[in-house]
Amino acid sequence: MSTPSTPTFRTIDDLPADSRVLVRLDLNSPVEDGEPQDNRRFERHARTVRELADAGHRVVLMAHQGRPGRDDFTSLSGHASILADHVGRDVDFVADTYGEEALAAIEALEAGGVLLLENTRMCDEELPEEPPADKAATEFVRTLAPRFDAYVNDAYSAAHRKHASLVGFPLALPAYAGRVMETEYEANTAIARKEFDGPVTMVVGGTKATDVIGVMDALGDRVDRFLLGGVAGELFLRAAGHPVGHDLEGTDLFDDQWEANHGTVESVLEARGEAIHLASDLAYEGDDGERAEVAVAEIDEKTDAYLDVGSGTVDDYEPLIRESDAVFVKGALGVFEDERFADGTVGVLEAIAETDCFSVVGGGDTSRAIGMYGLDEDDFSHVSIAGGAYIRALTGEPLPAIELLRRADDAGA
Ligand SMILES: Nc1ncnc2c1ncn2[C@@H]1O[C@H](COP(=O)(O)OP(=O)(O)O)[C@@H](O)[C@H]1O
Ligand SMILES: O=C(OP(=O)(O)O)[C@H](O)COP(=O)(O)O
Repeated sequence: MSTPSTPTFRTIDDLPADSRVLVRLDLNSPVEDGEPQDNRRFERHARTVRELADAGHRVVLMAHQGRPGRDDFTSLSGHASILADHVGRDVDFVADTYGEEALAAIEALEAGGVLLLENTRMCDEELPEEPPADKAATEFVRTLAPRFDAYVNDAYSAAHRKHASLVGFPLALPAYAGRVMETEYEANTAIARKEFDGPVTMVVGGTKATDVIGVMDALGDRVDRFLLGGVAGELFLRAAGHPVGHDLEGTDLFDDQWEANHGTVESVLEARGEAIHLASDLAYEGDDGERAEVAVAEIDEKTDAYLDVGSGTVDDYEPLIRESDAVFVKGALGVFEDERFADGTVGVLEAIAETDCFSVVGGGDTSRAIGMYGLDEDDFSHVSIAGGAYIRALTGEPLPAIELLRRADDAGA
């Protein structure tokens, strides 16, 4: 797997004393009943925040949650208290991104203080993806940047997005890498450089289906086989002619967007058909509220929402995992947060944990299944809090926010 050139980041060790720092974290989390759920992202980012506060800097945090229109698009007020528990310090929260209230709270912050701003995606200029110079010219960046001495990017897992908080600020302020950025970059770059003697397998699931299709294409022959499940798997089953695929709240993959996407899915299926393994059975909620399963070959009408791969599929996938030299996981095979639909995800993770193959589990949501179902993180070679960013790193695709950290460093900005 080819890799981008190794950046020599400036890190938080290089920050001038008593800096006012604007820090981008990735606290994007699963949301249940409107509340963010604790996960590895909080624990890992807490280290960066604690070090900055302990050093006496004034620490202002930016992060996003969900996507506009989806159920998980919420305020960050709940995130502040979870983060505070992990940091072991107060984390103040202000329900504003760069308006009067936010500016007053930033101004009032004392040395060693920590303040979390509101969800960056509530600011119109954060999205959509645009060139860094355009993002640097937004009111959002031009208003906040002069209030700080430095920008720290710790959000490796969002570094594939060209959003204002990720690519605008490094053009406006001296930019530094946080601890998560450093460690994830090093681990994922080393993984991308690894050569494997035996079969390389990638388990692909989750909900960010259009994201992973492009990556599957870009990985080319570096991955010998893909084991599919989740919403991504349903897209491929649909392309193979099976009437499956119900859209989640705020998504439109199987209706209007199907017109735009089906050509790509079909061409990936055609080009890599032999490498792509699709579910042979699926699970859904039966009339009695229990898990029920159906063979894919027997589905002749689109009636149910499928929430997991079936037990026959897990039986098909297990031996393929056991004979692999390396296994990469991106996305869950089912809605594992509900125990009834955890069998696919947990079955595959257990099979990986039992072998001594090289293994990486990625994704803010997916990596959460390890702790939830009593698996041991040490049974995997690397558990990344990044999903989309880590699989792009495997293809050698540069991550725009990281390229800017490096350029800022080269320029001595
Ligand atoms: N068939 C399915 N229907 C709905 N959601 C699913 C399905 N399969 C998996 N998921 C959901 O996918 C989520 C993980 O995928 P995603 O958000 O794409 O990945 P990550 O954040 O781990 O990179 C899980 O929270 C799981 O509930
Ligand atoms: O959770 C994230 O990505 P991931 O689900 O691929 O790990 C990042 O926060 C990016 O979020 P986005 O895919 O809504 O831009």
